Amino acid sequence: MIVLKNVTCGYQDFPVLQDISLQIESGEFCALLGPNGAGKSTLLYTIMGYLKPSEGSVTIFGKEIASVKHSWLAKQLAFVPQETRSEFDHTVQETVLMGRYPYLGLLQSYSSEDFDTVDSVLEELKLLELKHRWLSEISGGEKQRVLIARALVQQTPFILLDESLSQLDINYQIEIMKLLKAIHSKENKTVLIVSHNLNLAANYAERLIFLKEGKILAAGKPELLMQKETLKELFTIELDIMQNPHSGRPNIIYP
Ligand SMILES: Nc1ncnc2c1ncn2[C@@H]1O[C@H](COP(=O)(O)OP(=O)(O)OP(=O)(O)O)[C@@H](O)[C@H]1O
Repeated sequence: MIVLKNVTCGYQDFPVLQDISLQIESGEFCALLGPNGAGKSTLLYTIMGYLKPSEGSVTIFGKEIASVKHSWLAKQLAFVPQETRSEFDHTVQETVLMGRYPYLGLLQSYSSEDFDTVDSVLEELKLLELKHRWLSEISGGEKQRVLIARALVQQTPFILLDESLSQLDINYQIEIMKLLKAIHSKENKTVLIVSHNLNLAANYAERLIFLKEGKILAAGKPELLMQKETLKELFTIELDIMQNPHSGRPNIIYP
């Protein structure tokens, strides 16, 4: 599990997260929600060890993130960033293969098993046809699916996604959430996804975490958190809630 204890963390002299304590249990499916600038990405970067807390601690399976080997961490946590920028262009296959990097031995090259793992995930995400295309020549939504594929081939117990649905059409948004839910149930993978899509988060996640101004406003089951007053506190807008007849979960009705 991942445990944050009294974490204060941010950029230079700007502490975005303030005294955050949070536990993500192994096997949970959580969605992190909150207004723009609340600190959601900063929280993921802190868990990934990209940002060092000025106060408090972050541990994974009881080990301090700051003191573990990068190679060990890469076998525990896979991260799907909002976007990727690279000086060099890569094909879809090369990009997804990078997810197998933590499993390469010294001076070793990718095995046929690595290539097979990549192919099966590409097929699952309906990307096989794009396998030899350059990243610079595919759409934003296709690129997001490639980044998700890279995280899946990393075969880690934890997967963290930063607004990874934002450029997907509604069909793929639902498909990716279903896929995450399936691997979460089948492989007991822990999923933490940042999303601005309240309804999808409420339909698929088991726990919602509401972040506002660098602090946890509330965390709990969608049925508890998707309430008019709590959402007003989070987003400063009055939203009507109804039970979704398909998922049985509370959903907002767009005004
Ligand atoms: N590299 C940086 N240097 C300084 N401040 C930053 C940096 N990145 C983000 N911030 C600031 O930190 C705060 C939190 O940003 P963060 O990206 O974590 O928010 P977020 O909740 O993910 O927002 P969004 O929903 O808009 O993606 C914002 O005020 C932002 O301007």
